[in-house]
Amino acid sequence: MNNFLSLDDVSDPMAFAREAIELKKNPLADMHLGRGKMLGMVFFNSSLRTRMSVQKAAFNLGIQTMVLNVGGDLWTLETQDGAVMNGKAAEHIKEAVPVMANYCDILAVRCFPGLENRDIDSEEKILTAFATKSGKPVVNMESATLHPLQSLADLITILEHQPKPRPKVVLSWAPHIKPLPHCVSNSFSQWMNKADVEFVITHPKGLELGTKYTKGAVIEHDQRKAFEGADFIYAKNWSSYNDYGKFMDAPEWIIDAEKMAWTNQARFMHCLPVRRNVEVADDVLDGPHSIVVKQAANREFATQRVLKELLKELKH
Ligand SMILES: NCCC[C@H](NC(=O)CCC(=O)O)C(=O)O
Ligand SMILES: NC(=O)OP(=O)(O)O
Repeated sequence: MNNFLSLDDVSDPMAFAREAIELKKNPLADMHLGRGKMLGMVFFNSSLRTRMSVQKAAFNLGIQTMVLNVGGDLWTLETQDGAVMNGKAAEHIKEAVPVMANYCDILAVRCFPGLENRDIDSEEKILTAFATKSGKPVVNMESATLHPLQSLADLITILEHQPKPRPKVVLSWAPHIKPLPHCVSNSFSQWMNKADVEFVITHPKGLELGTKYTKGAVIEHDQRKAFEGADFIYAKNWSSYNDYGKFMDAPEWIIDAEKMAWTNQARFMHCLPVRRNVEVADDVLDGPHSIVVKQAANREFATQRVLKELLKELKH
């Protein structure tokens, strides 16, 4: 594995997730592997879990980290080709990426979509610039279209809590107050389509995700029918994909205890951060079936599995 940009970089996702679970038994066993290695983490957007779990995973492997916030402690970066740089951005990624790569053995980047132009977002310009101009392994910490570190942690969490061998996993659209990216849902769909689960997506009509990611999943527009027999409910908001980036409101899609009662005592999952009583009611998040905090904890071991694999590729 040379990069971790998407599911495509992992040959056997189920085995990869099981190996991540194994790491929990002795998280510091591989501390010698990353000795003398530097991981540069570049954030174009806010983060709590990714920021902390990636640093913790690096620590477990003996890797040092440098955390850079674009536009904060790092210059604002220009990302457009051919831009006349007479605005806010002082530096172009064309220089910044190879300069950062000089100091690092692995780079990780968070770069959300603009949600204005689907073609531009799907080009993944920033992630691609890191992957092509750094000459170093690159980890996707949530890009314009995907969030594979999250999905690996989600798969780990499902494997740890599944009540039966082929559980029913339902991705449900949930309301929000603003248009959100498709990354988490795209990525979750890709990984679930490769996992040993029955995968169903439910959302209001008009909020279809890109078929590139959902192909293979059952789409059910009736939220109640989708929830029936579910072992896991995974809630996520996303903006329109067809009418790209448009905010769509459907407050009646909130997930509450009454809806969770339609399921097979399903565990409740969310990538976080979550808007309480907009996306999900307090009675679900505070109830006994919520595993959102355990899910977030698994981000550490998902990342540790990825970094361990990337370390193998580095020349010593
Ligand atoms: N990394 C996890 C999710 C990040 C992002 N959520 C957000 O931006 C929520 C922001 C808010 O609730 O104001 C998303 O949906 O892709
Ligand atoms: N779930 C997740 O990626 O959280 P952060 O955006 O806080 O990193």
